Amino acid sequence: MKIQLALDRLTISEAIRLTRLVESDIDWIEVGTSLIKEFGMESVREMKKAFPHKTILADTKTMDNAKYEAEISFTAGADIITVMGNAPKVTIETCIEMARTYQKRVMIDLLNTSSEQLKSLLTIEDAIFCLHISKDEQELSGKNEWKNSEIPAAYPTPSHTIAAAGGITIDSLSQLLAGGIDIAIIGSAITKAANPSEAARQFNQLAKGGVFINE
Ligand SMILES: O=C(CO)[C@H](O)[C@H](O)COP(=O)(O)O
Repeated sequence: MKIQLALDRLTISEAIRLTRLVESDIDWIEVGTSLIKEFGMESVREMKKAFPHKTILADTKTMDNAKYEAEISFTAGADIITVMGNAPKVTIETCIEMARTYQKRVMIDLLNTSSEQLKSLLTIEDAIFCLHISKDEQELSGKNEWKNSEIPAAYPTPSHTIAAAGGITIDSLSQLLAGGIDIAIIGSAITKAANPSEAARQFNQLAKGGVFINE
């Protein structure tokens, strides 16, 4: 399982400093939607410049204007962009076409995506599908558990790459690992930890098949 570090509600320099602390224990770096909204594509450019060998995901959460958003993200250095699963089909297809042109990838965020919409997206074999418990659901609606029953139910097919995001902890990571999730997107549990390097080490150890023992 890969670990994607989600960087949100930070300045660009804080994001770079934090990532340096955990770099060896994470696989992909997510430039969070909040960084993109606050600092624009400069945040993507700066992260790619600081970590040229890492995969950079720009969490654009594209809903419209796909060609424009994909183009500015890929030229800024993003290796992956995100599009919402409940966006118009033409928007999702345009993101996929742009990614193929730039030889990059697309993650489809399944937040609020109906099973019918999901079904219609299953033909896109090269996309990454992301199960998502949103920040507002976590903080305002008290939904912060990854229920076993929801994981397989939302699965496209075993051939698709599946990510999960939203309030992931060491406990839920074991559950997601057992559920066959390929990419765990972890934000606060690392970025807000008292010791981010230690937190990232524990997540990575578990994700790579080791057993985490809380000593
Ligand atoms: O997409 C996001 C917010 O919309 C974040 O990437 C996701 O929620 C992960 O962060 P956290 O672990 O803090 O929930």
